[in-house]
Amino acid sequence: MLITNYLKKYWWRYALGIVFLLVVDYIQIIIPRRIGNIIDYIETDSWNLDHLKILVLSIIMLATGLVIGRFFWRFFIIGAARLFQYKTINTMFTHIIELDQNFYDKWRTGDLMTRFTSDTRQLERMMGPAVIMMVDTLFMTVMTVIAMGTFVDWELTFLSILPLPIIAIISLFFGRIIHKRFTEVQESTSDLSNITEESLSGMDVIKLYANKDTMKKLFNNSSKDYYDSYIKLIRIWGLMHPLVTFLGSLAQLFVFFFGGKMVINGEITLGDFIMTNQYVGMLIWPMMAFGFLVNNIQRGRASLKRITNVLDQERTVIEPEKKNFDFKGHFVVKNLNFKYPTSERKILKNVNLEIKPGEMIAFVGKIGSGKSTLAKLLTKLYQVEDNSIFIDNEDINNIHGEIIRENVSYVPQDNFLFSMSIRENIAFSNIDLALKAEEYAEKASVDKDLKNLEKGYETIVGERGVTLSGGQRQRVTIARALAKKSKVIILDDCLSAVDTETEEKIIKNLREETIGKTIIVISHRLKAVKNSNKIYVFEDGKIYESGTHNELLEKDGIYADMYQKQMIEEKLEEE
Ligand SMILES: Nc1ncnc2c1ncn2[C@@H]1O[C@H](COP(=O)(O)OP(=O)(O)OP(=O)(O)O)[C@@H](O)[C@H]1O
Repeated sequence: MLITNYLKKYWWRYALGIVFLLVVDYIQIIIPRRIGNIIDYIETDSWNLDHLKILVLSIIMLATGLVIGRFFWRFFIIGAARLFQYKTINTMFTHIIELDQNFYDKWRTGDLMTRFTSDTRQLERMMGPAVIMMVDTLFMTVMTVIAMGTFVDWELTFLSILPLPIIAIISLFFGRIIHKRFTEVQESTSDLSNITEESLSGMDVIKLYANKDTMKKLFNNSSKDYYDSYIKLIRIWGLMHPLVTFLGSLAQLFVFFFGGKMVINGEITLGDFIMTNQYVGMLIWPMMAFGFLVNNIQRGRASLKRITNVLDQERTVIEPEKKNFDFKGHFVVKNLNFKYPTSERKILKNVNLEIKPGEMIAFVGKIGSGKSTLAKLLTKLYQVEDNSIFIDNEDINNIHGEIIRENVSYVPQDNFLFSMSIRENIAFSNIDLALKAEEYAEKASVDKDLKNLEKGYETIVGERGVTLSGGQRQRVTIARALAKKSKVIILDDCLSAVDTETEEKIIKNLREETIGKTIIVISHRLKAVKNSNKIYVFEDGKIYESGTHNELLEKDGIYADMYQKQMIEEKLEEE
């Protein structure tokens, strides 16, 4: 489908390229004949220099034609293949950027990267070099054999090309092994790049665990695998090339033996003999190309399957038509049950809650009790059953997810920043806000820290945000969420890297700065969220209890227990 659609639009590029390729092939066949003619002409007694000059000039013109023809077939065919690769990469990216969270939960980044790089390159080879090999194999072989037969002698042609099909068989046979070894090289390359990437990103962990030797060993194993797989590939190339050259020379020997005899017997001229020799040399490439062609198509088809697999992935969240929706942010959750599409385990069990516009709500509870899952469902990252979540009295399934996410800023636990300046990171939702970055940073209590950096807001955030401390990174992501100007802000345990006091201060500050906005805070520190309008306590996917801080303390349940423990821990730390 991918290829058919492309060919429907760009077939003319291939048609033009093939015309140039055929012209080049034809000229290649004419040149040996001209050389043969010159030799025969010199051998006659009546030759004159002017005529010789014209003959030589005609060869120069043919050679110029070759140069021009070669430029254009490359331009059209290789250009079309590269364009196909470029379009495929873009089609894949446009497709996956539309996919929902479930796709990213299932697919590994490394695997996707390979499909974007080496698989599309493989496809490019099938759409470019393979097309050329096909034309060459078909036309060059047929045209050269016909030329040899008609210009020289059919019997000599038949005898001289006898060893050549063996080259095709050999290159087909070796092609399979090369394909296998090449795949091994690719796999070991991706393993090596994986371990290099991981070691560099996790260098601080390696150093902190004083684990250099283990890492060195792992790295060495991987680079040794890479080296070994390459050597195996080189070995097979090393065997195949001399064999092909040997068979090519054998064919030329046949020409010397049978052709030489015919020259002595006066059946053909010396020019015919040289012509045949050159033609036989020209047949070696199409024979080799045949093996490469089969190989290339096999690899291309495998890659095409891997790419179509990505393009066949569909959204699991079914979206209605995107209509205007007056989003106020009144959430009602009714008897909500939820399982992730990738698992059979029930994560949320009969959850009921209500969040009114302008309120500050807290989700607290043990690790893995389902707090983040509920927050993600409120932003429609996964599909839920009908009649389980309502926003402003409308079933969430009837509201387009993009409208919800335009109005809700979700700050997740892992604070990913892009490798751009801090200013650009803060203004990520709208670059026009770049000049106001300081304002949002102040609201997120990170302005002072950023001003103290040598390049201030213009500091480029390094790989995975390493130029900033954990707490600074977390607050920059909050500033980024505030710049989005949404009606609801969800802070998903995104302040764990700052101390309790700072977390409390930031949340208090946020509340004052964002009056009228709904704030949902997920936190393990109860002191930081005790001023919430309502606190929901999660336990094993259920809401165990809810209420204000004081109400929950009175209930003397899980919350009261957790709070008392945290207070004791705090006191102990102070002492
Ligand atoms: N994408 C996913 N696919 C399958 N299971 C998942 C996925 N994400 C989370 N889970 C599982 O769902 C359960 C609830 O996870 P969730 O992140 O909602 O907990 P949490 O209360 O926010 O925990 P924490 O306080 O550690 O953030 C966990 O057991 C987790 O393993």
